[in-house]
Amino acid sequence: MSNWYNKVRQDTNYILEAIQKHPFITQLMDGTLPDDVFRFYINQDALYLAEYKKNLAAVGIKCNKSSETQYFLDAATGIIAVENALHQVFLKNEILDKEPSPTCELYTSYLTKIINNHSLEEGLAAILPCFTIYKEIGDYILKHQNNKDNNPYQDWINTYGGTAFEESVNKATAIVNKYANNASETILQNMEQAFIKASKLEWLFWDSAYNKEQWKI
Ligand SMILES: Cc1ncc(CN)c(N)n1
Repeated sequence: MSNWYNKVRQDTNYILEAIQKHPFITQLMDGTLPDDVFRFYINQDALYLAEYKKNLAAVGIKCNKSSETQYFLDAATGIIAVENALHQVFLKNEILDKEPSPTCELYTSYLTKIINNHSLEEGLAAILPCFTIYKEIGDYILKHQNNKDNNPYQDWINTYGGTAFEESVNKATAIVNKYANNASETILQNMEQAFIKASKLEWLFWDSAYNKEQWKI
C-alpha cells in the first residue's frame, strides 16, 4: 500500500527546510526572537485557529466514517483548546488585535475555499500541513536546541514536539492516506497541489509574523 503523505513530504522538503532556516524559527530556537514579534505571531495564530477550527469541523462532517468525523470534531475542540491555552501563557489576557493580517486572511480563506468548493480529498490534503509541519518544527527544535532550561518559548516548543500532538498528527495523516489510496489520478494531483499550497502558506505565516505584516492601505 503506497503512502501518500511520505511522497508529498518528500516533494515539499524544500519548504520544510526553508521554514527551518527562517529567522523566526532560528531565533525561536535560540530564544532571541523579539517578544513583540512572537506576540504578533500568537495574536495572528489565535485568529487563524478560530477559523481553522471551523475548517476541521467542516472537513470532519464530510468524512465517510463516523470515527473520522469524530476525530476531526475532537481535534477541533481538543487540540485547539490546548493551543488556545498555550496562547494565554504568552498573551496573559492581553486584548487581541481582531484584524487578521493579509497572510492570516489568505491562509484561512484558502482552506475554507478548498473545503467548501473542492473534493473531500483536497480538503483533507489542505488541512494536513497545519498538523505535520508544526510537528516537524517542534521535533526539529527539540532535537537541535541546547537551551531547554532557559528558552522563553519552551512551552510552545514542547507543545508541538510533544507526544500528545504527535498522536493527533499520526491519526490525521492516516485518515488522509486512506482517502488518497482510493483516489483517482486527477484527485491525487489536486491533493498534492493543495498540500503544497498550504505548506507554502505555513512558511508565509511565519514570514509575515516576523515582519509584523500590515495591510498596505
Ligand atoms: C498557522 C498555524 N499552522 C499550524 C498550527 C498548528 N496547529 C498553528 N497553530 N498555526
